[in-house]
Amino acid sequence: MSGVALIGFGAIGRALAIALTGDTAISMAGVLLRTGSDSRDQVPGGLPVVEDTAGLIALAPSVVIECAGHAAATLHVPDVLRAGIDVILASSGVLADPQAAAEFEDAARAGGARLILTPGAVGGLDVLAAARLGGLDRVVYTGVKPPAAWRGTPAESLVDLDRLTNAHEIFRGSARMAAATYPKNANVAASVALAGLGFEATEVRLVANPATTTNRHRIEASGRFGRFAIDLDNAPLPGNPKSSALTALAIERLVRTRFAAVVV
Ligand SMILES: NC(=O)C1=CN([C@@H]2O[C@H](COP(=O)(O)OP(=O)(O)OC[C@H]3O[C@@H](n4cnc5c(N)ncnc54)[C@H](OP(=O)(O)O)[C@@H]3O)[C@@H](O)[C@H]2O)C=CC1
Ligand SMILES: O=C([O-])CC(=O)C(=O)O
Repeated sequence: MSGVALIGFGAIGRALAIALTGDTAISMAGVLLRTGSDSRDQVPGGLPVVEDTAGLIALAPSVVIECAGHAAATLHVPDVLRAGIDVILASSGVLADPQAAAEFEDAARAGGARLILTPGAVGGLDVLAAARLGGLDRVVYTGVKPPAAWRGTPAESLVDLDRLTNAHEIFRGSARMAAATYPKNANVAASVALAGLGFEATEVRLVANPATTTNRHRIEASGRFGRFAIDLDNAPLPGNPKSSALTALAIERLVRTRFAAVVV
């Protein structure tokens, strides 16, 4: 099997296709889109488009990249894993649902495949995961985005996003609740939880701030290892203010790493 297949062809999928096309070591196998998808016109001619999981598996990719959202991940990822194909999962927040998490893990074991989480829009998950082994006391994740990034989310019923003049906290709670309430904005919170203290104990703050044009992420952690804090100030992707360009780059790096002789 060779090649990379995508589930979804939105802001992240398009950035990945541009980055990976033309690389002689990596081939694009195709894209899964739902029937009647608005994204279909964006797919370059010659790249196969399929509409169901069986079609995706029939493309025989070496790895599938999910970049479509929680519903698409739930629908397609378990069967892809059961077919023995590794999956890079962008929508990590889907794992906040214990039933989904168990199904994804069972499917990976059954298929002898790996479910790989991208660091996505953040860094420092390696530090967090290592620190966890020695014992973590506290992990706090804060996500700050411009008002436009919170459109189409429950934040709209909390605050008038068009008239916001000051930073406004739109969520404070567990990573589990953040991932479920903001499925297109809080995948990072889920990844931080999975690397560190888990979905209940990981504290999350989400903020709409009209003074920022970037997507800002801060992870603070303390424990027996000591303490660390990491701040990222991410450019958003053209086409989706919710998603950071770094997310596509982090996935691209994972793909390149799979085919590289030396891994850093
Ligand atoms: N881990 C992380 O750090 C991050 C994770 N993410 C995750 O990545 C996902 C994708 O981000 P982004 O590319 O910016 O989002 P976009 O909204 O730009 O694109 C989503 C793509 O997925 C397709 N899609 C949506 N639902 C389905 C479905 N049920 N079946 C098949 N295809 C579907 C859309 O097609 P259509 O035209 O049919 O709607 C579109 O092509 C986000 O939803 C989020 O879950 C995002 C940023 C950071
Ligand atoms: O891309 C980002 O900045 C973060 C994001 O959308 C998410 O975590 O779902």
